[in-house]
Amino acid sequence: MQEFKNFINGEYVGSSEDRRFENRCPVDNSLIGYVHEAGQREVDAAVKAAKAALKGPWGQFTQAQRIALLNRVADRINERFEEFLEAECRDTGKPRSLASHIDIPRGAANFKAFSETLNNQSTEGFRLDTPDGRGAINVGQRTPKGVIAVVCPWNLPLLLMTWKVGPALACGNTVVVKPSEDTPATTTLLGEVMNECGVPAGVFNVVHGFGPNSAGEFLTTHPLVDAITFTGETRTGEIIMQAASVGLRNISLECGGKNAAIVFADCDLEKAVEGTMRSAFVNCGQVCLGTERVYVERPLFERFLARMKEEVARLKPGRPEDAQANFGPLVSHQHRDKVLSYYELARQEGAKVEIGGGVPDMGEALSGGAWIEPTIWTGLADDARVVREEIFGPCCHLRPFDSEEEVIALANDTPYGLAASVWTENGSRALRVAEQIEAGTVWINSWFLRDLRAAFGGMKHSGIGREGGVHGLEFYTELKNICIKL
Ligand SMILES: NC(=O)c1ccc[n+]([C@@H]2O[C@H](COP(=O)([O-])OP(=O)(O)OC[C@H]3O[C@@H](n4cnc5c(N)ncnc54)[C@H](O)[C@@H]3O)[C@@H](O)[C@H]2O)c1
Ligand SMILES: O=C/C=C/C=C(\O)C(=O)O
Repeated sequence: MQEFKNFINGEYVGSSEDRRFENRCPVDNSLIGYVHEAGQREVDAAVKAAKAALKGPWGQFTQAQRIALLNRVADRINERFEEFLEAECRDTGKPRSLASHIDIPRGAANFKAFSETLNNQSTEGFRLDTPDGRGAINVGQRTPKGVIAVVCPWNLPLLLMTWKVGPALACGNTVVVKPSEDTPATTTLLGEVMNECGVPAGVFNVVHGFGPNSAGEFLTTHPLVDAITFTGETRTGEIIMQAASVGLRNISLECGGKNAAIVFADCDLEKAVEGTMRSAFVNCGQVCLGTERVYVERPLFERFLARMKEEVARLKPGRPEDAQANFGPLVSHQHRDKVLSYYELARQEGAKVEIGGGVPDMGEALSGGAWIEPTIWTGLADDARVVREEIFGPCCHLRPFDSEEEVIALANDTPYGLAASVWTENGSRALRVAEQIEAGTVWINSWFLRDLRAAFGGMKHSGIGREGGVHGLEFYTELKNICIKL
């Protein structure tokens, strides 16, 4: 039975209050092990270790030394690829075929993605004319922000954690990570890698627990935390933003979405079906960038719906190690109850269930898992809660539209603004529509094609700030101006 302990100042630490909670596999509800909940004592120790590490050897590392060490961390994750893969799939139930192509490779790549940016990014400089004619030079200097609190969700545990830890450490900060209570394994394992690679103690710390009145709250309210980067539900982001306001700590918030796919009649049908299938059903629909609203130009609507139903019927649920499986369970029974409540709500709101809508019979061995049927609805009103609220499951609603103006208004009629996809072979229309969509990322004839240098983040209720490329610099460093009188 595994023990998932806190990782503080380079050592694994059990909970002093002996507050352990179960970690169960959503495939069959089997017990993976016990997670050691960090109390205020453990969180305080982790934050103070991170604070002290800034003044220790880590604070003397040059940028080149930090980048070399983080590249080593990435390489070590890849050397221990199978362990990370096994841990991630046990925690989440996702197919190995998915985690081996997305979660673990990106979990490592995120430590390298930022190196090029840091090496090539200049800081500003200005020459100022002065009355005495001798002038002055202004030089920008970037310094680490300090101790960064990193609070993570359960859907892409390693990827979304290192998407923050990578640039944070590359910029010379130290971190205290609070992984989701549902998926502690890969973040805990990363502590071993940090030690193996010689990352100084206190630079990378992990505290386990929940949100309110637990490690999440203790961390985000700790006065020695200099900035907070959070990925999770919008309502949680609002709470964390309030905590960050005490002491004016900067925040980076990556929150919820209710993303639209816009399919024009002139699209490459099979490309649009493949992309929309992935965006609606990959990771059992538990992707913030995923599609839950599909708008199809009327002449194509019936054909597109028929093709989507065919492809949904082909999805193969099964254990992560089942090479034929391409569809896993939801992350927990608690989350399945939430998604099933929307399946019931859809019926009450008058949806036509085109396919799915329930719980599959997975047989005796898997009957304890958080399995659910991939589902397509049609016929709902635009103001239906199922069309407006984030469900975060393997489901989407298809609706026909008749004009470009109509579909842009429909797509933007949401409090969220995270992502969207546009499918058409008319390039100028694609760009014209993309420019009008209120979302942080718009894909044209693609989905989840990620350039790690590009700005990434949400607008409206989907978040604050941008990460990726130079945008990470703004959040993970302080920019100082030094004025030199000549
Ligand atoms: N925008 C993005 O990039 C992105 C990426 C992945 C997931 N998400 C969003 O995350 C959500 C699913 O993840 P989730 O269910 O883990 O989200 P969540 O908000 O319930 O939890 C996220 C993390 O916050 C912690 N937390 C909860 N309450 C807290 C509090 N009061 N103080 C401090 N920490 C607290 C949790 O323990 C967890 O570690 C969905 O809404 C999804 O859209 C967004
Ligand atoms: O579920 C949300 C996925 C977010 C993905 C990223 O943050 C990324 O690809 O860097």
